[in-house]
Amino acid sequence: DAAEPGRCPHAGRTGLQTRQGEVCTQRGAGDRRALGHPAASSDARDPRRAGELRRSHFSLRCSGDTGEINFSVIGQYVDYLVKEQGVKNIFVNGTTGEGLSLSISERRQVAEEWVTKGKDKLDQVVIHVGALSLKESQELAQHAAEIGADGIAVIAPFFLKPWTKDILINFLKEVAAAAPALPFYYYHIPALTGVKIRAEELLDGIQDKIPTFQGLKFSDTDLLDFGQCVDQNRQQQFAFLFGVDEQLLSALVMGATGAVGSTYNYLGKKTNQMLEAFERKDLSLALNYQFCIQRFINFVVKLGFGVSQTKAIMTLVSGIPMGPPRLPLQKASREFTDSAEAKLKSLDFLSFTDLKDGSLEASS
Ligand SMILES: CC(=O)N[C@H](C=O)[C@@H](O)[C@H](O)[C@H](O)CO
Ligand SMILES: CC(=O)C(=O)O
Repeated sequence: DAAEPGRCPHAGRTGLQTRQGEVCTQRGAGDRRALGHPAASSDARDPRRAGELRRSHFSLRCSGDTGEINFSVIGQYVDYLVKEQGVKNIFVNGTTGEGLSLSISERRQVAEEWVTKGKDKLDQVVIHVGALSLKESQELAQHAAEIGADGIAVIAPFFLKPWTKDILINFLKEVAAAAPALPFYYYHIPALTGVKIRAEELLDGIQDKIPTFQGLKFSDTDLLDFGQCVDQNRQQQFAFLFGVDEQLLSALVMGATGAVGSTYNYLGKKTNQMLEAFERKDLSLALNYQFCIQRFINFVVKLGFGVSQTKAIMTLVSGIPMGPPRLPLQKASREFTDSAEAKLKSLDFLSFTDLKDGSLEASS
């Protein structure tokens, strides 16, 4: 039985359909009503639909031994995400994609390649355009608009930092104004930026300052802050995208409308199954999926887990070479990759074992 403690839910056993490429659906109207949200438009290009992102994921940077970006695999990777993971919304040049380690010219090229290769295949491509230089950020925002991206996201500048909510808003506002037709997302990731202004505070009245404000990518474990973002903005159709993959179920309970995370590159399908269980209000099954995902993340965290390790796992699971990370990151060790592979297999997380019957017995 899928709900048995210590075992990972299995599509074949639970009767869940793995609707490839389709599992990434919007939340049921019931949940939106529960939050007091008006019904959303069905227009896929409507910025409000961004709030319904299911599986967002994050961009990759692919480089060979030369340290250059291997643009040629992005098209293949789009197909892999859509077909194998049911991920149809992409967050480009963020943390996982080492966006802040790329030159402006590289960021433009990566963004362009995702938008081009994702055309007619992906629902949304959101480009992270945050930078220390306001001018660079504006250039990237304008570029995102020119290439037809679906939205832009910005982190707080993290060297010379904004110390108050108003200063941060002013910075974000200047970036957003460079792409006045694009939905704007604030990317809250205090552990990496060191800017700890609470998201709840930032959101208070934000649309008066930034008319294109569309939502929040919340990469922090403070569920009080996250919950209050949702609670205080029920009248808005904001997207509340959660970014701590191992805690997504808790955030869904708090009203998250979607998720953006590194593990959805390879656990997208499993996470979509958790989302479906949550939609159907089968909380015990959803919790089993979450625990299963936690077992993996808990395992790799103990080995040392970050962007480099994510890249190695992405290569392992997709079969598409992601290349090494760029300095100051170091390539993941062979020992890490071997251990992660063994764990993925034992949890039945590799797609080729996913379809095999009886594989529940192998889970640990
Ligand atoms: C700091 C970081 O990279 N956060 C990612 C996204 O925001 C997450 O997807 C984590 O990698 C994931 O939750 C594992 O801890
Ligand atoms: C993981 C994530 O959300 C990012 O790459 O920005």
